[in-house]
Amino acid sequence: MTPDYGKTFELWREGAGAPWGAYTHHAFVEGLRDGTLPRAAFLHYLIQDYVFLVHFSRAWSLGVVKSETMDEMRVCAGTVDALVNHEMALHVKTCAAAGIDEATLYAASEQVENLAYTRYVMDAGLQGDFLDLMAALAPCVMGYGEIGARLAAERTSDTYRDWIDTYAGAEYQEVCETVGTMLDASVARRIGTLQGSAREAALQARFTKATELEVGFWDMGLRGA
Ligand SMILES: Cc1ncc(CO)c(N)n1
Repeated sequence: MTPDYGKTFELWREGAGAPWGAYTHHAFVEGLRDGTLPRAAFLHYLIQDYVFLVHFSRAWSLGVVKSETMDEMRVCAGTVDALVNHEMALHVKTCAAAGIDEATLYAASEQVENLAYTRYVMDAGLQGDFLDLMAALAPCVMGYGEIGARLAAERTSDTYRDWIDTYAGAEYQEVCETVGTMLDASVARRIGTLQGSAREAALQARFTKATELEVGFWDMGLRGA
C-alpha cells in the first residue's frame, strides 16, 4: 500500500504523471529491491548522494528562513536535523565499511545531474516563496519514503537491506508524514484550495521538474563514476 503523506502531495504526485513512476520504479530502485544492483554503482551513488544531502540540507535550512509560522519553522528545522544527523549516518557508515572516510565524501566532486538537482531546488526557494521551495523538495522526501515502504514489502534480497530499512523505517516515514501534514496546512494558509488556484500550475511544474531530476539522479547512479 502506498503511504499517506497528505492531500497536497497526493495531488502533485498524480499531477506529475509518468515521471513519478519512472522515478519510483527506476532500474536502480529495482536493483536495490532484488540485490542485482552492482556494488560499484551503489557506492558511486552513495558518495554523490552524500554531497546531495549536504546541499539538500542547505535548501531545507532555507525553509527555516522562508517559514511564516512556528510550525513550519519547527518542521523545517527538524528535517534538517533528520538529514544531517540521521539519514547521512547511513552514507557515512556504508562508505566507511568500503574504506571511504567522511572527509573524502564531503570533498567528492559533484556530477552534473547532482549539481543540477540541488541547485534547482535551492533556486526554487530563493526565487519563490515557501511553497515554491516545498514543491521542489517534496519529490525527494516523499519519493524515497514511498520507495522505501514498497521495497521493504517487496524486496527479494538482503544485499541493500540497510538502505531500504533507512527509508522504510519509522523515523524516516514520520518525517514524510510530518512534512505532508505541514504542507497541507501551508497550502491552506496561503492559497486555500490548491486545485483551480492561480498557483496550481507553477507549483505542479516545480514538483514535476524535481521528479524528472530524481530520474536523472538514478541514471547517474547506474552510469557509474
Ligand atoms: C537524490 C535523493 N533524493 C532524495 C533523497 C531522500 O532524502 C536522497 N537521499 N537522495
